[in-house]
Amino acid sequence: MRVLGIEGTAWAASAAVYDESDESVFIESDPYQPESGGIHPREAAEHMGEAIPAVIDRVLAHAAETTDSDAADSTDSDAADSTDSDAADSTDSDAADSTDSDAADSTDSDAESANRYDIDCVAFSQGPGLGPCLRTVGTAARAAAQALDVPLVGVNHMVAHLEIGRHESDFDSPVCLNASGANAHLLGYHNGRYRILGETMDTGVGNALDKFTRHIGWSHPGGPKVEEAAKDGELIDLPYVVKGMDFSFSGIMSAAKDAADEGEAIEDICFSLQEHIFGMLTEVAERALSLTGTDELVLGGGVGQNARLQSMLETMCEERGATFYAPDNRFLRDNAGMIAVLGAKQFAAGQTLAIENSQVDPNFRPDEVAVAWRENEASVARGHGVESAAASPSRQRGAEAIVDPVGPADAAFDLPGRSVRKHRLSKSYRHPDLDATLTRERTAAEARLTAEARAAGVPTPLVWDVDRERATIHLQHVGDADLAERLTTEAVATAGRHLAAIHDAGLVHGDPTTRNIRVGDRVWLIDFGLGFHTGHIEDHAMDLHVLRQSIAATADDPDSLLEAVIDGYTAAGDPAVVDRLVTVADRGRYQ
Ligand SMILES: C[C@@H](O)[C@H](NC(=O)OP(=O)(O)OC[C@H]1O[C@@H](n2cnc3c(N)ncnc32)[C@H](O)[C@@H]1O)C(=O)O
Ligand SMILES: [Fe+2]
Repeated sequence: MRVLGIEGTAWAASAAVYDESDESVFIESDPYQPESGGIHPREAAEHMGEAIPAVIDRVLAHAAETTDSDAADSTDSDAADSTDSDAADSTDSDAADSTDSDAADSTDSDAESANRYDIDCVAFSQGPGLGPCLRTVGTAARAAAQALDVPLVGVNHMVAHLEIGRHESDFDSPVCLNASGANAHLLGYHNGRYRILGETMDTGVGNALDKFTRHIGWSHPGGPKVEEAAKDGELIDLPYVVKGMDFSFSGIMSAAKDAADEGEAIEDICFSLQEHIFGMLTEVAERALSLTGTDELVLGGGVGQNARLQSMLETMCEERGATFYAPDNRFLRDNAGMIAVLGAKQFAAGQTLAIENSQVDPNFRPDEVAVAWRENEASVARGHGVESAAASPSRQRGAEAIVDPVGPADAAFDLPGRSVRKHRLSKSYRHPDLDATLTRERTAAEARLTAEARAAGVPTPLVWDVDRERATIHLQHVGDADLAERLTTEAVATAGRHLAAIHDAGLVHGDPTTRNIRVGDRVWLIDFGLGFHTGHIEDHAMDLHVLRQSIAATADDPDSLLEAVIDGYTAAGDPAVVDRLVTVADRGRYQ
């Protein structure tokens, strides 16, 4: 099977031919480079209108050259001819026109053109992306499909960023970290969909870097320039914000701009941006591996080309015995090869589009896609429960810490019931100074907030001892299992009620996933390391969002559980927090 792929969601006008028989992917791209500032949607769309027909012609010329001789017979009027002239045409002429006129031209032309290139379908980026760009590219794709007389396949750009890594790595069911321009999220396959395990609560990771470089007067795209400048930098202090598996870049970006305005060395800011932002992405990726029990991670998206990000992810995976795969750079940045490869899978699964249903969607979310090409496959959470702190008294390793049971002989004095010693691991993927600060702060926060939450009436473990130097806490052992393994409406409603109680007392948990809640004769909140004091409705809503998201990401039938969380919360808490939840949940969605 051969697929013509077309990409043009923002900056890359790109076409590709993927040949399934030899797995070859031939890509031609023509990037849009803004004269000043960031990407201007209208200018970018004009670029698409000019460049897309030309890159299509170039890959079709290649397709014609590599067609089997039988099929090539029908190719007297060689493809290269038409390529040259089309390319020339479209360059002179005006953007929008060239798309239309090419469409018209090629529709009239030879019906057997499909055989000439041996193309079976045309796959295009249907969204998300910039509306004007998507529309231009959609028109070009429809025209090409009609000219070649083959079906059209609509591809979600984000799912394509993920699938190219899975395809190349041959991983079974990995967690995917997508680090691209307009987005940043963790995805895992579960029951016919890609679920969003965590995501940015504000801007995409590439856009965040690009905004900073724009602020200091550097041309677009800024990401590669940050990487270059970072080579000579040293660590300065910037905000580091993760909330469960979600994260936020707005605080760190304004701090970086302020630092530049105050005359801080640019290379130090660039270095520190990388250390903080990529540290955050690596931390949440590790948390997602831990939560799902998966041992495969793939990287996708343009920021994925960054060597420091790749090395952090590689180190993190190595340390926990997981395998990491990053595709070649040509497949990480926006490119039509990934669109063609996923297009082939969708085509084989029967996912073609009638022209009248092929409109583009600038807000197309990855979890809206029916993943028909993986219908009978294992969910990402196949090793579920592997790492849980089960009832049996043995060493448990979580994303962040090792928890050891403490025998009576180890305890300084006789304690009522069982206890555990929790040791926060130092993370060698992180800059040592940043790592030391985070470890110290989290150990202190955990000890303090665990006690404060109990004072607010919520079951939490008693804290027997804290050793800040060694980042170790000696705690009461609580519960029989993690909530992740006993997801009942009753238990999650109680968890919702507990969150309401701590919020009422002026603190948030910061990471209330189903692995940080223990169940037994009661429902206990544990691991307050990311907690802090706050009276903001926004922060309270975020806590509730993290709990609901961790349920939604792993439960087979999450709806009633999600409702129960809200019921529990409403029974004890501020209804304004529940109202705010909608805004918080939508925050990370494509801006
Ligand atoms: C919706 C779609 O249009 C969008 N795609 C996109 O933004 O292009 P992509 O190729 O995935 O990523 C581009 C981003 O990747 C950053 N980037 C490229 N090379 C980089 C590097 N070496 N280090 C850091 N960032 C880098 C650029 O600065 C830019 O922000 C997306 O996937 O979100
Ligand atoms: Fe992208």
